[in-house]
Amino acid sequence: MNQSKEQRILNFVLQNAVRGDPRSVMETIDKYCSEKEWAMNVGDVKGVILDKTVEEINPSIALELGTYCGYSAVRIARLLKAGACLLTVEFNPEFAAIAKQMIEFAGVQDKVKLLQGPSEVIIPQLKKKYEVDTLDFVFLDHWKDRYAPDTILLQECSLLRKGSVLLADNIIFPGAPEFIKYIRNNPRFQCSTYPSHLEYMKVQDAMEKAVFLG
Ligand SMILES: O=C(NCCCCc1cc2ccncc2s1)c1cc(-c2ccc(F)cc2)cc(O)c1O
Ligand SMILES: [Mg+2]
Repeated sequence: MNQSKEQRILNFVLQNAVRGDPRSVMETIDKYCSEKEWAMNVGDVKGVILDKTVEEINPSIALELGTYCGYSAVRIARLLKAGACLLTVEFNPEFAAIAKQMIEFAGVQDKVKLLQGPSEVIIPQLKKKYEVDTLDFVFLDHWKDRYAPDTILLQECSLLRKGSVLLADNIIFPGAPEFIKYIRNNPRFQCSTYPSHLEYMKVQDAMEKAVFLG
């Protein structure tokens, strides 16, 4: 059975990146996906916005919705302080298996907990099953029509506190119009937009940052 694109990305990393070196893993994925096969990693351009947001917050507990091959999990985890943790949620079992190997190869497995399942099932389990109190940072990069309902679900589950920061990928392309309508008109969030480009393409995209005001 021929390989998936995600398996080819992982193999390229295993053969070309430096084990235990997160930056080498990121650069190798970006090289493959810009030169050989496009893939929906947040990428090197929007990745800088993600880096700056994570460094500004310096989260103790972060949640990522949409792991894919683990590129942004590696990107976030490499910046986390000792004892901090990223919970990353992936719906697709094949992607989750690839991401697990990618995270381990990069050497950040001690900072990352990969949860396989749909966000609407996992989010209500975070407090009791995964011992989460509240989240310092949430990166939304999963189904674009789940951004708004899952932001509401996070609030219903009391997982946000005053100052929790959400960062949403792809609010221009593919777009997340319901999320933008919801979040920008909501007095409980302070929003800002970061114009950028779609990963590996000259297409306009943007990221939205939303600070929960409690
Ligand atoms: O769909 C995208 N990303 C979500 C994948 C859905 C995976 C899921 C994870 C999960 C976890 C928990 N519950 C439910 C779910 S569903 C996505 C797509 C493009 C794109 C851009 C141009 C194109 F021409 C075609 C696609 C670019 C991007 O940066 C993306 O993030
Ligand atoms: Mg994305």
